[in-house]
Amino acid sequence: KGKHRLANDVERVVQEHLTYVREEMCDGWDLIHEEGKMKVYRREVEENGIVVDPLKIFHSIQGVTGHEICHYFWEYQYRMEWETTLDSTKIIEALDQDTVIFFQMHKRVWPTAQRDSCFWSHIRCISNSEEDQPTWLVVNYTTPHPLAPIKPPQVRLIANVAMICETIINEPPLNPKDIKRENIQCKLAYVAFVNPGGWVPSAAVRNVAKREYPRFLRRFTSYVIEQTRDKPILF
Ligand SMILES: CCCc1ccc(-c2ccc(S(=O)(=O)CCO)cc2)cc1[C@H]1C[C@H]1c1ccccn1
Repeated sequence: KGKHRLANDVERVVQEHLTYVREEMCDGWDLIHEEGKMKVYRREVEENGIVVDPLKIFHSIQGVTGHEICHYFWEYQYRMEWETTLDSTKIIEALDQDTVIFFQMHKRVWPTAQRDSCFWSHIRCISNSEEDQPTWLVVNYTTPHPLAPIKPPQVRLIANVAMICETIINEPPLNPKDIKRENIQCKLAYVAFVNPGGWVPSAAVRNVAKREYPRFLRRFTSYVIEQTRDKPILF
């Protein structure tokens, strides 16, 4: 398995996310939304008058593994079943069996121009020797591509997003074969740095983000619970 042309970028961005997700949630982060186990934090940041607020969501989902969450988040074929904010999605290149490039048309968010996005999407399992369960993660990172030319009036999003998951097994039975879904939970951290890619009224994009991110995560996690309900556990 040779190294593809973006392998070094993928490595760098994955390591950055692994470092960043462990950072303390103290200075400068506002808890803007809480529902059940989901906690949504945001820092207010503007670059040249454009809202680029970093967003961090911590959530804990009963009955699914981190591998299952990442599998349904990364795999192309499920995307339109849980993503309500897209008009279309397609893979325009496969770099290796864990790294593909997506081109997506996002639904127009009034009053903004329609957004599109082109990003590499990488899935990875990181087995820590000490912990019993590995960490699974997916990173989506904007990249240019000849098959995704910028087509005004559409505006190209700049996204750097990570879904980082741990699997917890409560009261592990002696024989791992006996683990039931009620004994497992996934603790996830979702981090999003999204630059809408062009001027948007700050209040509008802050309100949309505050509403849409929790909604997207609620819908996505419910989808994974449904899809895995009576399937063997994917560790
Ligand atoms: C003016 C539009 C701004 C806008 C564009 C796009 C996105 C966005 C991009 C990527 C990803 S993902 O997690 O990588 C899943 C890929 O399909 C999720 C969201 C978010 C917003 C901000 C508005 C917020 C939002 C959050 C969640 C869903 C949709 N929109």
